[in-house]
Amino acid sequence: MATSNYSRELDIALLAVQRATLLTKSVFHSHAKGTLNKSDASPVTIGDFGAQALIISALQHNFPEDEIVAEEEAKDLRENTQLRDTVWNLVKDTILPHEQSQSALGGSLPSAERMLDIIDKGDSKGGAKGRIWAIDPIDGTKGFLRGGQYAVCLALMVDGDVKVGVLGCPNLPVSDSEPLSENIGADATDDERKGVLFSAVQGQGAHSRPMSTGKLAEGQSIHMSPLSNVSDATFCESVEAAHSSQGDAANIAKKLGITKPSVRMDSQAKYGSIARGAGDLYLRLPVRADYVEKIWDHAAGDLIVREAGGEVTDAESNRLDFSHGRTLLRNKGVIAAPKSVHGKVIEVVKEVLGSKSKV
Ligand SMILES: Nc1ncnc2c1ncn2[C@@H]1O[C@H](COP(=O)(O)OS(=O)(=O)O)[C@@H](OP(=O)(O)O)[C@H]1O
Ligand SMILES: [Mg+2]
Ligand SMILES: [Mg+2]
Ligand SMILES: [Mg+2]
Repeated sequence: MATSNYSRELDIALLAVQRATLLTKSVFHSHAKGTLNKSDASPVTIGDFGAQALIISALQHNFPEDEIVAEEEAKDLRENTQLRDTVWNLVKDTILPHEQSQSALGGSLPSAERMLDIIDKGDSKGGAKGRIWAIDPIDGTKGFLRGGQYAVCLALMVDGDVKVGVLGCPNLPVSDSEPLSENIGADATDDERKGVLFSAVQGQGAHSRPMSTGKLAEGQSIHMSPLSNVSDATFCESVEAAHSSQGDAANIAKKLGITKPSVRMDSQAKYGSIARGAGDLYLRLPVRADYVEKIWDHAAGDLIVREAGGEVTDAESNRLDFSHGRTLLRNKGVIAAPKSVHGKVIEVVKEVLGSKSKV
């Protein structure tokens, strides 16, 4: 097969994420978010279901042979027709005003019943062979519900390697040069200076562009900040204490000489922020030994940060390995940092986590 530059995959992924964010933005502003609790007690909303339906429909239209690993399933909607119809009303009303873009995505979905089957097309087991898309229709659902940061995430893996990654962050500033405000993870808005699409293709760098409802805006190159002294770093971490050990992170920061307070925000908006140099480090330190990270929570962000000149590994300095099914079975924790300081950060992470295991 001829080598691909993935330009079509990138365009479709950008348009699909952009369309899905039209839906999530309308739910973000609505009081009725149709929240359910899943079996692991985490929330899912009508926004998550609707965004997943729109993205999968776009992928199936363009790449019918590809497999899809997506976070949500339609079971709850099959059992509750009222909820199904609420999601369907959202999905059928989400139409890109730019006709060419809308038709590039295969137009509208056919029916509520078909929408459920489309949502369930994201049930691939993943793996090390072939073309597999990973979708997180709303990453940071808790942030989405709280009025904080969230991201619509899509990545293409080929033989277990991430080739294309797109993150739609409706509540992050458009401008790459706007410094991270300390309260960026709370009271977020999607007013006119907000809404950014981050993207990367392997070997082609990382880009950002303003989100639009029309044609894709022009992209511009983004880069990690050229940090030479790790003590100057700003680091980003999760809002939920259960997702990353904030005590360990504080210890690591102290040992690195970092005095700036960490910036807490939900979702892969953390990867996007450091990739554009607004913030430097992303630490996600294992809290529960039994929690295995999901591939859709990291695939797009991992490529975007690496293509922006960063390094992303787990806490033991191994690259994130997306070839073991729906989870990152072989990795514990995530450490994303500019190349210049990643080694130093890992050294301190090992010291802090290692001293704990000896207690
Ligand atoms: N226990 C535990 N440990 C680690 N990670 C977990 C855990 N439970 C859930 N999740 C996943 O965290 C995803 C959101 O990550 P964030 O970094 O955005 O966390 S936070 O919302 O800021 O707390 C979140 O993604 P979404 O479900 O898409 O929101 C979950 O997949
Ligand atoms: Mg979830
Ligand atoms: Mg997620
Ligand atoms: Mg999600």
